[in-house]
Amino acid sequence: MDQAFQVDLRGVVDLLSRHLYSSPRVYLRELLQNAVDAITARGPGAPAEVGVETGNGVLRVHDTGIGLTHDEVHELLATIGRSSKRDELGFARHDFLGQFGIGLLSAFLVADEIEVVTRSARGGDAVRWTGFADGRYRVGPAERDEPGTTVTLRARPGDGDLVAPDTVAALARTYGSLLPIELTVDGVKITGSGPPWLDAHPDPGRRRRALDAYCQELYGFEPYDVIDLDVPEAGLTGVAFVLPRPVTPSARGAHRVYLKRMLLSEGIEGLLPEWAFFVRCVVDSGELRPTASREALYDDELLELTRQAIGDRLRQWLVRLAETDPARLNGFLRLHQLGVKAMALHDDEMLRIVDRWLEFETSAGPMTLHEFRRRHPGGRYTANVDEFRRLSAVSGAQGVGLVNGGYVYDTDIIERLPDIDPDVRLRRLDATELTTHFGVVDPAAELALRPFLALAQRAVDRLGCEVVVRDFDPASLPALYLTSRAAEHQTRLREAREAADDLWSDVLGALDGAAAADRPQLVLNHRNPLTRRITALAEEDLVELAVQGLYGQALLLGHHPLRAADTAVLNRSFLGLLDWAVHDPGAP
Ligand SMILES: Nc1ncnc2c1ncn2[C@@H]1O[C@H](COP(=O)(O)OP(=O)(O)OP(=O)(O)O)[C@@H](O)[C@H]1O
Repeated sequence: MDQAFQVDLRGVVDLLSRHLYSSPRVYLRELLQNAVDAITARGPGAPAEVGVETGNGVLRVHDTGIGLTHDEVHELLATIGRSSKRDELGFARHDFLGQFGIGLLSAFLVADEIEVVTRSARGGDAVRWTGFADGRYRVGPAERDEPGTTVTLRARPGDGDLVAPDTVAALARTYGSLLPIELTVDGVKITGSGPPWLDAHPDPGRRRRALDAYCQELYGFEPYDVIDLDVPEAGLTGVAFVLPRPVTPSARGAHRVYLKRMLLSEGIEGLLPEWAFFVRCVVDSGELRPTASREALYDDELLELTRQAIGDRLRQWLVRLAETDPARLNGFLRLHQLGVKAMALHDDEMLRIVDRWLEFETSAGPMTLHEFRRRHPGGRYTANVDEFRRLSAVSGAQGVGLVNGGYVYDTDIIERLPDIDPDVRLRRLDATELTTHFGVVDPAAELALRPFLALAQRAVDRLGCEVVVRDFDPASLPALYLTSRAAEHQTRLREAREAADDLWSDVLGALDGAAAADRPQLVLNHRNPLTRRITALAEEDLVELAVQGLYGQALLLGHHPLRAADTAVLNRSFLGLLDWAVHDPGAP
């Protein structure tokens, strides 16, 4: 035979009242919600007033709602989990805020006793129901002329603050100021004309000023722009305020969500796509569902659809701005470029905006990728900032346009450009390919340079690089240190081999075949007067020191990492050259 669960009432009351909610302040929200639902249930045309009274540690909530009959009191108030707001199949009835049949228990967060005096609009006598936190209740007759309900709580000693007049007024304002009924606290009206974004205004300018003021009041900033939101499937309307300051894209955006005009929470996550971190939203929805604690949205298909629809709306706003108000768009991009770039990684529309509107650092000055591609169809990009700094002048001078892809997302964005423009030919720069653009020295001069080159090669041989002489701009640059990606790979291989045991070093050694061809290059600039004087020096010692000096300087200028051997050579050449500079001609 099947048996029914036994329920320990104290445990359930404790669980539902104390542990479901993160703060006892929600008790007022639950009471307001029941009052509003009772008014909804009474139907249109009936009085729609909720009055809250405070004083002496007692809180009263009066409503002009449908009230309860004697039988309903037993069935609804005294049965945990029973709600009049669900249909026969257990689905939440559409018009109501509540649905779970537990909200009233939250009154036990502040009181040990809840008293409900109610008279049903459908007839019958008034009834008094008193519930206790230990799970008992009592029902008896009461005096009440008008249909409706009054709930009375006497604050538990120590919890008086929660029902103090100022606290109650503030809570009522927080949760209930947009409600479509008349709500007063101690006679002072709390509700106004509903959501400010639905208010009528004589012209768009005045509407904008009113919404700016609303944003200022809610969030303390003046929005860069205000975007209207409307998702009919979710019965959602609202506004997105564009932040006037940059924020980190990873900062979780929390939004203010009202459900059927009652505040759900000021910190709702998951309402927007992750990339939309540059707005704060205030919305009201008639269809999205809360979790039982009413502190989050239920993550269902409707929420997913809403998220997408809001995302589309924000994207449209950006695209429109690009078409109609480029100056404003630029202002926006200056503030939020990181987020926009993050969006561009998986959104073609955003990629187009980045391509057309965001300026990148290039060898020909700041310009958009779109402009850069027009000017340098066969341009190159670097994947890190140092490489760009090191090579942009040289590369630009050779007519090879270079764009800096070294900042966050930039390389990924550049590599994704073919998705929106199949003709894109930007390739990653391999530094040594630059030498193919450098002029070679004329044959006679080259022949004359041979002895110098042999000496120079010997001076840096141990450092693993190869010396060449070329003729290139800018002439002010005496020497350039170039590593190809293959050379960087070889360097890492060599380091690994030095650190590995015999077996592995043999294996790695076999991979090291192409070493000579892939060595980094020290390119001396024959166009530079100093370099040219060095190539003509007669003293072998001095040539060695000078070439090592050029080597060190090229490393430093290019922000290349310095190995211990490099630092040693740099010191040696500096001191050696100093010695030459100050040596005493009279000394032996
Ligand atoms: N002020 C009121 N006027 C009329 N009926 C009320 C009132 N307050 C509560 N009730 C009745 O008591 C039932 C239980 O209320 P309770 O607040 O526990 O749950 P709920 O509002 O149905 O759902 P939720 O847990 O989601 O708030 C309600 O469904 C309603 O029928």
